[in-house]
Amino acid sequence: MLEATEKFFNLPVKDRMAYFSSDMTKPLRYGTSHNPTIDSALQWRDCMYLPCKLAEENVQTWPAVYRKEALDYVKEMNNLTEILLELMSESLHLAPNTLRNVLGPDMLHNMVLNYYPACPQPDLTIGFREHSDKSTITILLQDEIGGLEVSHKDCWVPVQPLKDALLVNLGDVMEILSNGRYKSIAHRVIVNSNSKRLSIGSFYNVAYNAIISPLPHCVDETHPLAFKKVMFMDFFKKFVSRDLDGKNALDYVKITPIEEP
Ligand SMILES: O=C(O)CCC(=O)C(=O)O
Ligand SMILES: [Fe+2]
Repeated sequence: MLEATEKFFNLPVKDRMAYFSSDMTKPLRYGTSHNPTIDSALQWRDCMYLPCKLAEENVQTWPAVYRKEALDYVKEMNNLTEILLELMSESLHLAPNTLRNVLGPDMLHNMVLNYYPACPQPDLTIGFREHSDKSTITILLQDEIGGLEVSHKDCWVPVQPLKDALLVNLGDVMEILSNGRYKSIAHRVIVNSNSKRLSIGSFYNVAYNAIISPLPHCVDETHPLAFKKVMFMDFFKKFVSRDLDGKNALDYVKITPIEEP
């Protein structure tokens, strides 16, 4: 899949630009940075977004250069996601099919292919600014170059790439559904002057028109309701309509506890 992705980014600019759109809610699009119309500084990154729900039906709209590989990869990621959602439901003491049912028959799966070119002055820029994903889970495949860092105790910790390993990130929607028992992870990508880097994220989500709120089982006296109800599309729009800055989209739905006098 990484080789097929590289072929796409090696296509002539005009072939890649055929997919370009500045509409951040368009599921199939080629782009750069995060949202170039509002980013305070552009990020050293190009990307191609692929809608993977109903992949078999939509495959003809995908760039031909990786159609077959991407379709096979989507099937594998879907199978893995079914297993992960089951295990995560159990770890929250819920029936195994709970999270899968919450994602529902219209579960979204969007894939993003990231390309970070080698950068002559990496200290002056960043590949992907600090953010948390808006997903329930994100499954990430990366090449052997490295550059991804996760936030841990106010430090940036590099994620060493392991051959043939996938990385699973928890996103903001999982933090909301679990009422904060699972925390989404803030992460960023730095670039380097020696080599380009490729990564592929598979983002699993509820449907855009689904209303998300903490699951009743995750709310009790010791874990009071921490998030308001929100339509996923409204939450997603908060993310794409502002500069990337850590987990700030969650502030929009957080319930702030009333301070005791
Ligand atoms: O390139 C990476 O390792 C991470 C990409 C990422 O964070 C994303 O696509 O949301
Ligand atoms: Fe991310």
